[in-house]
Amino acid sequence: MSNTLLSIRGLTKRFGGLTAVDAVDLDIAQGTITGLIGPNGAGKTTCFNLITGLYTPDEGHFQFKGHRFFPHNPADVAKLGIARTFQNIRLFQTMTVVENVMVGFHTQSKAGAIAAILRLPSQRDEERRLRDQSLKLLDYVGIAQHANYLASELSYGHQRRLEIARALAMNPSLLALDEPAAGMNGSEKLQLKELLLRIASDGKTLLLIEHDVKLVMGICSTVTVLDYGKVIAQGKPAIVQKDPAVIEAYLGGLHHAG
Ligand SMILES: Nc1ncnc2c1ncn2[C@@H]1O[C@H](COP(=O)(O)OP(=O)(O)OP(=O)(O)O)[C@@H](O)[C@H]1O
Repeated sequence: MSNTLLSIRGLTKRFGGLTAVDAVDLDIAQGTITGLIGPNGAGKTTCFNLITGLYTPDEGHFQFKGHRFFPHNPADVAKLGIARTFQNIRLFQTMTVVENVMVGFHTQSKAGAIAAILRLPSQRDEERRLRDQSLKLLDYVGIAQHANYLASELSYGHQRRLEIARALAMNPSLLALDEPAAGMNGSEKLQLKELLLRIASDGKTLLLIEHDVKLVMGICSTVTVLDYGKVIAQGKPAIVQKDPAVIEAYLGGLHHAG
């Protein structure tokens, strides 16, 4: 595929005797939404943690934008252009909403940490610029009216949007979202669906782990299904959801742990 943004081959991670991710191949095309699904314990989050440098793969080859890379640590992966959100929301709860987004921008900030500590005039200009950009991003995800609230004061759905805004502040080429719809009600999910489609149509590439199969099938152009660490199906949603191995994995899901 010529427009492949991220290509992964043979990704493997073992925890003691358990192979949590087993020789997974994955291609993510530029500008698409790719879904990673599977029953509880299938290895989705481990895959995410490997791609984003939180875990070190036992085996695997990675290419991003046509160049080989190895995800050694989260900071390097973020600099490369892969940003993520977490299954359990990880915001700075005692900071304001806009400050949380500014933290995302700071990873890109020219002035850097030393200027921030010394509070140089250049830093104050930079802060103003980052605040303005952060407010624009909050507007983009639809929560600008809450900019000066503490992150902890936001509803669950809005906290998820804030996490997305903070990840977007890093100006990633690939945005990896770990269960963005978890805990959302029906109308929040509908709004999230619109937001994700807008982010993709604005040129970002998205990788999504999501338990809400309907949401995944509704917005993803390609879906990869994992079961016990292995890819059991891969392709367009309409085809994947009719795959007998996928149906069996989900029906048999009652027997999975968790
Ligand atoms: N740090 C770890 N140490 C040991 N085992 C782990 C670790 N992380 C995950 N596992 C195991 O690896 C397997 C895959 O887990 P993982 O969390 O990746 O699955 P998942 O598909 O994301 O599940 P869920 O949908 O429940 O979040 C599970 O059997 C899990 O218990």
